[in-house]
Amino acid sequence: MATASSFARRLGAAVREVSLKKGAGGWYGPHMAAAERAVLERIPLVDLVVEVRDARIPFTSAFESLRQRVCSHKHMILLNKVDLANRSLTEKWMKHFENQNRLCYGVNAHNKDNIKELLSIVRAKIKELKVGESTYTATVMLAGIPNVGKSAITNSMHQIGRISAAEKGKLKHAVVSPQPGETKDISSYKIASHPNIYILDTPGVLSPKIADDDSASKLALTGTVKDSLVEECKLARYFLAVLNSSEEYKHWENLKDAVDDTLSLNSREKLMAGCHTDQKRRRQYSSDHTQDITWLRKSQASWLGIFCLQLI
Ligand SMILES: Nc1nc2c(ncn2[C@@H]2O[C@H](COP(=O)(O)OP(=O)(O)OP(=O)(O)O)[C@@H](O)[C@H]2O)c(=O)[nH]1
Repeated sequence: MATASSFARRLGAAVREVSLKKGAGGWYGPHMAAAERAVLERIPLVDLVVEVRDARIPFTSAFESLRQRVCSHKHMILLNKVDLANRSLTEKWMKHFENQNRLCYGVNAHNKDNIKELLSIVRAKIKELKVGESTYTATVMLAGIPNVGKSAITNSMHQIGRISAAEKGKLKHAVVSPQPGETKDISSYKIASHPNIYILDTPGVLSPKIADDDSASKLALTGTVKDSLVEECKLARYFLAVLNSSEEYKHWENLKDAVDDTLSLNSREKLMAGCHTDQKRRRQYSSDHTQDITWLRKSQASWLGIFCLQLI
């Protein structure tokens, strides 16, 4: 019987094969090369670089070329999507990065308290970096591979950050999407006043040289490359193999109960009504899909987006 690792190899090989395909068939075209250059060129110009990683794959989701260019004192690692990851492993990873002299914090971009805490960590770090300067404006760059949640974090920090009422009235919105590669340009958003702190949201960058099939399969499963670039059945097989080999398959039971409850209230119609309400709600709040559990693949969320799994 095929194991998770054999499915991972097949999926990973498919992902690596498409990496350098030209046009819509691949992901690393001239646009991504230009984005990578623009991000790397900004490193010396910003005060702090926050490398956003996916908490489910804290090692594999590294932005390698950035890591090699930014010095440790102005490099922070932010593990996002902690709500989808294994909590105790996330804590271990945070300690691991701190031991490497990197400031590290774990967040759920959609959690207000997490974002408030992140804002105070960033403010304190900037204060430390600017010690001796009485007035200043600081810039923080969020960078990382596609779909790790940079724009979602940007929006939350911009909305929750301490800025004037007039500025709150003119809030900007970064595009948040379950599809990777939606952010096309570098944009600035204010997150604090006195001193002024701005955050730069940047396009996701994924090197075409993925180390091995195993890493490539993890990236595909967590939504770093578009599902349509690899055969979706390969993704589905790997996803189910991972699920079967972990305790997480028990979630299927809960899901079944939830659907049974709905059906026992008489009704396929109710199920359909729920679906319509859900779609209406999505139209209203188009920025956040991966929180939804009930309508599994309808939102195009990544395969792992709906389960709490850790792949490393
Ligand atoms: N569950 C969960 N979903 C999240 C979190 N952060 C972001 N997301 C979702 O992940 C998806 C990608 O988020 P984006 O903010 O668009 O990611 P990005 O890094 O800006 O993507 P690119 O444009 O490819 O660079 C969206 O569906 C978000 O709603 C989080 O902390 N938890």
